Amino acid sequence: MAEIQTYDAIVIGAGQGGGPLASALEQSGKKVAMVEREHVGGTCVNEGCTPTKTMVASARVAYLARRGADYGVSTGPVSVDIEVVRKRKRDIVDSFRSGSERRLVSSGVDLLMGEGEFTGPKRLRVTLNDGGVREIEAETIIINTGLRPATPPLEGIATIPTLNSTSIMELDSVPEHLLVIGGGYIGLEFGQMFRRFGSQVTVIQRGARLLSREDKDVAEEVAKILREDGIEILLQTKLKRVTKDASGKIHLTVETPEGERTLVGSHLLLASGRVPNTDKLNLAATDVEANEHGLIQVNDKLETNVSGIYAIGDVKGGPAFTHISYDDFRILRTNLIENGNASIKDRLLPYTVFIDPQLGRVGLSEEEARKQGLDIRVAKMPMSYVARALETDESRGFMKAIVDPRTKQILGAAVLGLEGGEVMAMLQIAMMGKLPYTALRDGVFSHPNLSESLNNLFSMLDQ
Ligand SMILES: Cc1cc2nc3c(=O)[nH]c(=O)nc-3n(C[C@H](O)[C@H](O)[C@H](O)COP(=O)(O)OP(=O)(O)OC[C@H]3O[C@@H](n4cnc5c(N)ncnc54)[C@H](O)[C@@H]3O)c2cc1C
Ligand SMILES: NC(=O)c1ccc[n+]([C@@H]2O[C@H](COP(=O)([O-])OP(=O)(O)OC[C@H]3O[C@@H](n4cnc5c(N)ncnc54)[C@H](O)[C@@H]3O)[C@@H](O)[C@H]2O)c1
Repeated sequence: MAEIQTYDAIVIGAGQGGGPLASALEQSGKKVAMVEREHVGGTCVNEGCTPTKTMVASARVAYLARRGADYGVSTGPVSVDIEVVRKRKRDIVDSFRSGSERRLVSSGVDLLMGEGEFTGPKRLRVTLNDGGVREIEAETIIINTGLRPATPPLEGIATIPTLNSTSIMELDSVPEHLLVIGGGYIGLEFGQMFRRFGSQVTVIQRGARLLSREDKDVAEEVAKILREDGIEILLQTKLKRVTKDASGKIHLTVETPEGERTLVGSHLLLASGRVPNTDKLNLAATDVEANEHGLIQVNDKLETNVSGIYAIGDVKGGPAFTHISYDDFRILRTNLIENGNASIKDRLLPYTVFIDPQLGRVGLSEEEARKQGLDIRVAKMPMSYVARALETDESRGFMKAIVDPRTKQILGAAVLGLEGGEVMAMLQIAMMGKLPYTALRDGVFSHPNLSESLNNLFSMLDQ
């Protein structure tokens, strides 16, 4: 057996929270090991946000190029070279990844590239990628191992080639007809992207609406926009079986509200959710509790049921976003290094779905507020009332904000429209500063920026 090395802290997984936390702990004078089995930067940098948003940018250029004539600009036939799109994506990912790695190593953290598994309550075995094994232990252990794509139960799925959110970005040709299982963030971002690259696209969603956590009017407007873009959307549709014919075509049989249908496609993207990377951790060697899905259970201070073992980022369940994992880092930095008392309780949750137009969301949805029995008023306005959106001829969608009529505080917002994520952030900043909505209704914003649309949005409440 290898000799056991003792550290002050071990971080398993170099994700969005784990990397900065390992560096901060090391810089505070602790001896820290980081265990990472694949690449520094985790999902966001390597397979998530960075590559997808890079490719979304290429798709948007294709969209605008095709719409050139609407603006009086002649472009000629538009074609997409997916190998160039992919190279641009690879280059940006490489530069972000090497930056993350540089920051980690230069902080003095001991980076062990290999897979970690518990062998005792505070002890791990690391099977190194380049051969060999290390035995390590620490009083403080942080689990930041993230999620990976799930495979939905479907008869025949093991017999056909499938794509997931990682492999679809490595294709060297544009699919003729992409079948997408799942109408969540991943299914919609890729569905619209590949439609713009030139694929025929069908999205199959089990539930009655796309983006199941969003309000009905938001989900319906998203579906309308995507259908306008030529994407077929099947709601309330159950998967039955999948087969492949001699020419390699995929035959996916589904049960729609109108009856059984067999969809024929060239590629199948699985975007029906993600599962936690806890299966290889051998949690049984510790007393750390995971739920029935394998998500690690933590309290408001991100500590598991075992004192000194924490879980941050996606692996603890709840909202799975980079900025949440990064904020988990800030909470542990405060509590473990600065002797503070930070908690995730009442943390504001913003996010953006990078379809085009973007959907920016923050705080309570209208349906959540009504479910909680809150007394609310809803300000809602189509993007076609927004001068900037009309001038740029991108006026699809709407914005709405939920307010408390008594305190005049903004409780939440959904902005489905041009730069929806950025407009949402203006509302978020008002919420953070506890500004009443009347301050935005009456504020002087420069014309004709998107910000001035907040005057009109909140004026809706005067009618
Ligand atoms: C296609 C896609 C697009 C996305 N787009 C966005 C977006 O636009 N905005 C946004 O906010 N979020 C987005 N997300 C979500 C975002 O990527 C995650 O929420 C974010 O990466 C948080 O991850 P994390 O810190 O929990 O861990 P991760 O970044 O997932 O990192 C976990 C790390 O742990 C390592 N690991 C796992 N098990 C072990 C083990 N046993 N031993 C050693 N190492 C291990 C993994 O290799 C990985 O590097 C996207 C996700 C996907 C898949
Ligand atoms: N822009 C962003 O911030 C962004 C982008 C991509 C991913 N992410 C993160 O990654 C997470 C995972 O994304 P995701 O899209 O895989 O998951 P998701 O849970 O958001 O969506 C999965 C969808 O698939 C549907 N589904 C599940 N099983 C199905 C089946 N058998 N048949 C048909 N439909 C089925 C679900 O109803 C759901 O709508 C997200 O929750 C998000 O936090 C964020």
